[in-house]
Amino acid sequence: MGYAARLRQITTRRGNLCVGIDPMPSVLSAWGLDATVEALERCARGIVAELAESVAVFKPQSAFFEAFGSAGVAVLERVLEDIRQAGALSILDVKRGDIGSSMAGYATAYLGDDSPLRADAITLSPYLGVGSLSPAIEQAVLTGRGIYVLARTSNPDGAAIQCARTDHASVAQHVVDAITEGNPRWDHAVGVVVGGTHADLGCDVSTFNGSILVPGIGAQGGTMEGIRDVFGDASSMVLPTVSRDVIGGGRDDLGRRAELFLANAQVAGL
Ligand SMILES: O=C(O)c1cc(=O)[nH]c(=O)n1[C@@H]1O[C@H](COP(=O)(O)O)[C@@H](O)[C@H]1O
Repeated sequence: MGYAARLRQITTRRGNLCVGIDPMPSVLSAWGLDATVEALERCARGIVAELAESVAVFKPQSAFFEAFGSAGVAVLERVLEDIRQAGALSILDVKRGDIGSSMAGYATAYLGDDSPLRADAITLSPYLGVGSLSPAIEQAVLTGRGIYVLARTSNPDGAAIQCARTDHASVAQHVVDAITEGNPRWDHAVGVVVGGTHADLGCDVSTFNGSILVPGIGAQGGTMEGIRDVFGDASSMVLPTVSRDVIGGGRDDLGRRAELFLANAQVAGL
């Protein structure tokens, strides 16, 4: 089964929410933990254990695991395995981008059936050209996995590049259009990342034909209702993702916070 169908199946069953696993020092501290690799493991695997049956998608942020070197990456491998065991989907947030031959290496690392770091989807950056992402896209389609390509990121700094205009459209629009055009060949396995923090997206996603990962909810100021207002008809393609506002209150408050965001997403019609 392809990524688009797998995503639809699990979100239909568990609700439309991705919980980000960003075990940064402030989050570890809220969990009463020090910034050690043992604490990283308790927090990251604790998030999955606590939400294993209620959350459809988890998005581990690779940076916070890499910060501990090989021991942290080994924790990430175990977190990805926990997510598989929970029957949920994983989006590994690595935001990679490189020339084709190196991208093929990343594709093997994150999207290969036998790789210890395999995830159900990964995030990629298109600034070496959308075409440079082909090895990863092909590997994803082949193995029933997915890709999310940055189009309009949630942070204010993104606008200078992503909203810059080329011949007739913004850079973000070029990314959205290139993927819209390719998706029928790619089993609709390629999504885009569009932040939920903007009143004006700077690109039109109304005819986009894949999943739209929307970060920036909660800690960065975005809301579920705001997504519906800004994304309009494309809201049905949105997968909202929240990290700090779900995981940043310690283990005891995890379930309540996740439920709240799940309910808000439902009320907003996402
Ligand atoms: O690709 C992402 O997930 C992403 C794209 C983007 O435009 N903005 C953004 O915040 N993210 C990631 O989403 C997470 C947001 O975390 P919170 O702000 O705590 O919900 C972080 O891991 C970011 O790296």
